[in-house]
Amino acid sequence: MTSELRLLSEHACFGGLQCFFEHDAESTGTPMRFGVYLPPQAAKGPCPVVFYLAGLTCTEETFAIKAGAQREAARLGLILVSPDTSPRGTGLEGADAAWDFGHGAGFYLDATVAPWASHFRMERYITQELHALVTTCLPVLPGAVGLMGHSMGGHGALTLALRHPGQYRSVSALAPIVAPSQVPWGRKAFAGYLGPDEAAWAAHDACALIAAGGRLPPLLVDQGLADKFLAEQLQPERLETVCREVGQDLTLRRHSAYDHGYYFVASFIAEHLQHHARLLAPGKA
Ligand SMILES: N[C@@H](CCC(=O)N[C@@H](CSC=O)C(=O)NCC(=O)O)C(=O)O
Repeated sequence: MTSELRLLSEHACFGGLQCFFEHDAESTGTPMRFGVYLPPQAAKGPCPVVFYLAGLTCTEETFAIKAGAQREAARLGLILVSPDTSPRGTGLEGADAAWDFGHGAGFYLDATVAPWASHFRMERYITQELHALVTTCLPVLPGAVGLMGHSMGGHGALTLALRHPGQYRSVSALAPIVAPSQVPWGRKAFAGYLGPDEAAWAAHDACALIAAGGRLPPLLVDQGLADKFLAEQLQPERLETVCREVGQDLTLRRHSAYDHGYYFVASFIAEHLQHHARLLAPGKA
C-alpha cells in the first residue's frame, strides 16, 4: 500500500520538472519529504531512475539545488530521486544535539536501539517504502533502478546496494564513508543506532560487507584530495584494497584540489549519471 503523496512544489527545469513531495511514511512514523526530477522523456514513456542519497546535514533539497544534475539527467532521460537524510521532528531527546547524529544524520540503516529504533528506519524507508512509491507512482522503466550518494550518502549507496543484491543495477559514490566501523562518524552513529556490540556493525560497513562476499555492479567512486574529511573519515584506500583482494570491479578516481562540498559533487555528477545511464539502458539487465 502506498501513502498519499502531497506535491509541495514543482519547477520547470531543462524541459522537465523538478518536484518536491511529502508523504506520511510508515517506516519512520513521520512525514518524509523527497525531491524528484522528471526529465522531458518521462512525459512520453518510462525512464530509468537513480536515487541520490545525501550526506550529513543535508535535506531533500540539497542535491536538487546544489549539484546541477538536472541538465545531464534531461539529456540522458534519467529520473532522479533525492530523499531526506533522516526522519524529522521525531521529538526524541538528543536528536538535534549534534550535526553528525540524529536529525539530518540517519546513516541509511534501521536503528535497533531505543529510542532511535522508533523512528530512525532509513534502510526500510529507502529500499522498501520509497522504492515502492517511486516505482509505482512515477514512469519508471521496470528494474532500471540505480543508487548513488555523497559522503554519508555514499556509505548509504554502497551498503544498501550490498545488502539488497539485485535491487540496484548501477551504483556509484562521491567521497563516501567506506568503512564506518573504523572511523569517528561511523563509530558514533553505529554505537548510537545499533548499540555497543561491534559485531552488529559489520552488516552496515561497505568494506566489511565486500570482504564477507558482498558484490556490487561495476562501481564508480570519485574522491577529492583537498577534502578535509579524507584522512580521518573517508579513507578510500580501504575500499580500494578490499575490492582488489576480492576482485570487485572498482573505478576509484582521485582529484587534486577538490574539497568535500557540492562544488566537487557538481564537477563530477554528469559522469556519474552517464555511468548509471550506461548500466540502466534497456537490454543491459
Ligand atoms: N557542519 C559540518 C559540515 C557538514 C558537511 O560538510 N556536510 C556535508 C556532508 S558530510 C558527510 O556526510 C554536506 O554535503 N554538506 C552540504 C553542503 O551543502 O555542503 C562542519 O561543521 O564541518
